[in-house]
Amino acid sequence: MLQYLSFMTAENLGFIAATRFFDRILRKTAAFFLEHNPVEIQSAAARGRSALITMVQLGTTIFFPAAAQLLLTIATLGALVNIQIAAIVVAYGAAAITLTWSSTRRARVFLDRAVDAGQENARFVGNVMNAMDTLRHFGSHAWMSQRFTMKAREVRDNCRAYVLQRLPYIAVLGLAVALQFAVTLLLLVPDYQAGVVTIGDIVLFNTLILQLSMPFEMVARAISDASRSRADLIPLTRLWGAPEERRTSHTHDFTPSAGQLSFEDIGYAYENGRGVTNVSFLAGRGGITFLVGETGSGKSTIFRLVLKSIAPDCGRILVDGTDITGIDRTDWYAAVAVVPQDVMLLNESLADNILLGRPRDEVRLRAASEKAAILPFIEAQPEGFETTVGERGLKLSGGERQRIAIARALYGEPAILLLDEASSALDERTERDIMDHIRSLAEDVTVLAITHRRGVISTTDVVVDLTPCACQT
Ligand SMILES: Nc1ncnc2c1ncn2[C@@H]1O[C@H](COP(=O)(O)OP(=O)(O)OP(=O)(O)O)[C@@H](O)[C@H]1O
Repeated sequence: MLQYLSFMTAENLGFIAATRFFDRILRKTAAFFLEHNPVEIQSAAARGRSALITMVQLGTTIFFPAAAQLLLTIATLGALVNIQIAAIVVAYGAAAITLTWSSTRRARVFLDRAVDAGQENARFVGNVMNAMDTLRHFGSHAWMSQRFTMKAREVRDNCRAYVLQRLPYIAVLGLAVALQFAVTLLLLVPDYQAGVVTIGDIVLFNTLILQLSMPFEMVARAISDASRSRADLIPLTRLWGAPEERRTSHTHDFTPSAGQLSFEDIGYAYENGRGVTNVSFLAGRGGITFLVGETGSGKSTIFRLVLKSIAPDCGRILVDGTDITGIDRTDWYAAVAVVPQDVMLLNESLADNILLGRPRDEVRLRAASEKAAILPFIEAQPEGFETTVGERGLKLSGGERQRIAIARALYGEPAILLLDEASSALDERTERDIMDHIRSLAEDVTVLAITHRRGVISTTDVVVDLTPCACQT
């Protein structure tokens, strides 16, 4: 019964921890995802979950039963045999537990190092998985394997150091058991000679001593296991405690009207001091507002500010006169759509890739595809919107993938569209075609685009050059 209860309690706790952890991950800041990759997060979650389960099982199946067994045996020993002997056994037990406790405390620095090295290896594996094609291309197999082995060795060496550090304490414990037997026997021999205790009492005493040593061993092993579980919980608690997005919602149900974006003296510095300073410009409808400038001048930073992934250190970003810091994130994401540089496509149907889980509305789906100039292509496929796109969309050309991404962005009928070098990987003509098409949408949507190719800019567009000392045209 106890085993069953312990199992169910541990599993339920593991379930709660896993689901709450996932929920918290979804609310982490953008900075969190710059630092941690999925493999590392998954490894911390798995370690933490199993550590929690172990701790619950230790408490319910080891600590409590062992403590009850100890109390009962000591009481029997004191009542039936000799109170002095019971006191010696208690003293031994206290010493054994204190010694195990302090030895695991001293040695835990090695466990912590082993867990840290394990996490670093998980992060490395995540990075390698993301860049597998490139790493293979450059023949980096030996380098990857060497890096992984080095960290794995660090894990093993620290675990070994942990055990070696505890070894002398374990030897001392063994000696203490022998000493306990010797002292208690010496105390019983005079009582036997005086006829106070019988041979039967001595046999009972031996049985009880043996029975006592078992729960002490169980408690000592449980203390050591609990120490390992504590170390395994650390990566999870670190990720758990990392900052989350602040929920600011002063303006409810915000919907932009003209969708005019106004940047007023915006400044933002990353931890290394780089970023953007004194950026001011207006982005409205009627043409595309292009962000240009030399590399590192802050174009992507401006996008991150618009997307509220980061907040300006100074200045304001207004939309139709309302500061975006006060707009609820859900409302804001409904109003702003992004087409990223690297289009992410799932190996699902074209429709699924446009909708990404949003409720399907056939009219809107066709309209978005038409506006993205991809409808004729979709209709030419035998399975139309149900055509699957292959792993990472590799059954489509670069231009088709970009257009699917644009249809995905337009499906939500956004007021503001951000194009992050959305077509820079394409040839100049295809990029110009896509931009010409986007320009025709700019009457209804505010389009802010990053580009390195000046050739795609038309006279009706606004150009914001972020190169320091450059002027707006
Ligand atoms: N996460 C970050 N942490 C620290 N510094 C950063 C971070 N992201 C960007 N920077 C720095 O901020 C500055 C602006 O970077 P940003 O990516 O906005 O430039 P960019 O104009 O988009 O560059 P590019 O044209 O090369 O894409 C650069 O000096 C860059 O090194």
